[in-house]
Amino acid sequence: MNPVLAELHDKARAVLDPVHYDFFAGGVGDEVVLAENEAAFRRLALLPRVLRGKQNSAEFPVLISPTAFHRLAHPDGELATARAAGGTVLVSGMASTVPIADVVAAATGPVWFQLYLQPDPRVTEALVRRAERAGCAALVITVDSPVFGRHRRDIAHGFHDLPAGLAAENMRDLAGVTGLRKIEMAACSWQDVDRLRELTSLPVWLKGVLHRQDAVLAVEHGVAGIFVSNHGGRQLDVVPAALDALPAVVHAVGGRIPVVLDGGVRSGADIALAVALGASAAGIGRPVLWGLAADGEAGVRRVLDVLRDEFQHVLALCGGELGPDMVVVR
Ligand SMILES: Cc1cc2nc3c(=O)[nH]c(=O)nc-3n(C[C@H](O)[C@H](O)[C@H](O)COP(=O)(O)O)c2cc1C
Ligand SMILES: O=C(O)C(=O)c1ccccc1
Repeated sequence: MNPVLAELHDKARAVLDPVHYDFFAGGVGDEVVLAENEAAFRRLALLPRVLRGKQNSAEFPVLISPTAFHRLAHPDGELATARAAGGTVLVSGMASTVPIADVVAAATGPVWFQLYLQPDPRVTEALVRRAERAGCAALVITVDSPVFGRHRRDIAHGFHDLPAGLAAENMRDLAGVTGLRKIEMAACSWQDVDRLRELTSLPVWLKGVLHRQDAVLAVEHGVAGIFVSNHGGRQLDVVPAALDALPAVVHAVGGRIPVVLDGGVRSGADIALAVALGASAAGIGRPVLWGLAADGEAGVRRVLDVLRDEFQHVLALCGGELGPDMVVVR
């Protein structure tokens, strides 16, 4: 691993309450998928193209995937993450410990709002209005969580909701919301996606698609883009590594909408592999949390700087291009 990212992870583990470290680090079940997400990148190699001349690319196809409860990592929480994001898209979570309006105000680049469709549709609508008013540029519905994953580390620690003093601030003062320390999830349908699309003029993305047929349905339902994601190995522990699910989804989508990949992305080379296999960008989850816990805004900035620098270096060594014909199994 890049020594800067390794150092930030180790520092995060050292400074965090072990209960909170395990909440961030852990996965579901035996954590097979958690490990596979990273291992999948190690099984692939890139065949670079040569003699392509000098390639200048400022491209950085990365976004920050939504993760819950940043104030568990650092007192500045999502404000620090937003300041560090720069021009990188920040997908801010519904389970944020800072209200979305404050996150957007702290950000200098685009902020998207991730939400779980709520059991009470009035709560969903109120959240959408909050995101719109705050100035979010897109909505991301997470669809891989009809029920919560069972995280053994959290169960072992008895960690089930936020400690006193922290709250899921986006839920504050919404009619129908009973508690601010837990997030509700619901089993939803394509009809709910259609309804949400009618409710807002913001682009609606889906996060947590793995089956190619669901990718086709997403296109048919007018979705703006999808995240191929297994929630960082936190939902179902028998799914493929996110990277391994990517090619079939990309093929089914056929370029009609963008496809983002998240899960296990830890280096510039990982970003390059995802892009070569057809992702329009790679989403970063835990490394951002490690940077945040280790050094707040500056730590998140370092994570993004390292990944940008590595990606651009890999791209230059690949002749400035990436495509599926450049990916082979080791
Ligand atoms: C601590 C933690 C909290 C998360 N919370 C959310 C969330 O609230 N909503 C969501 O859609 N995904 C959530 N995710 C999943 C991430 O968006 C992303 O899919 C995953 O972390 C990517 O994998 P990576 O951590 O290996 O980069 C969470 C992940 C972690 C590790
Ligand atoms: O832990 C998670 O993966 C997650 O998605 C989540 C969502 C809401 C509240 C806390 C965690």
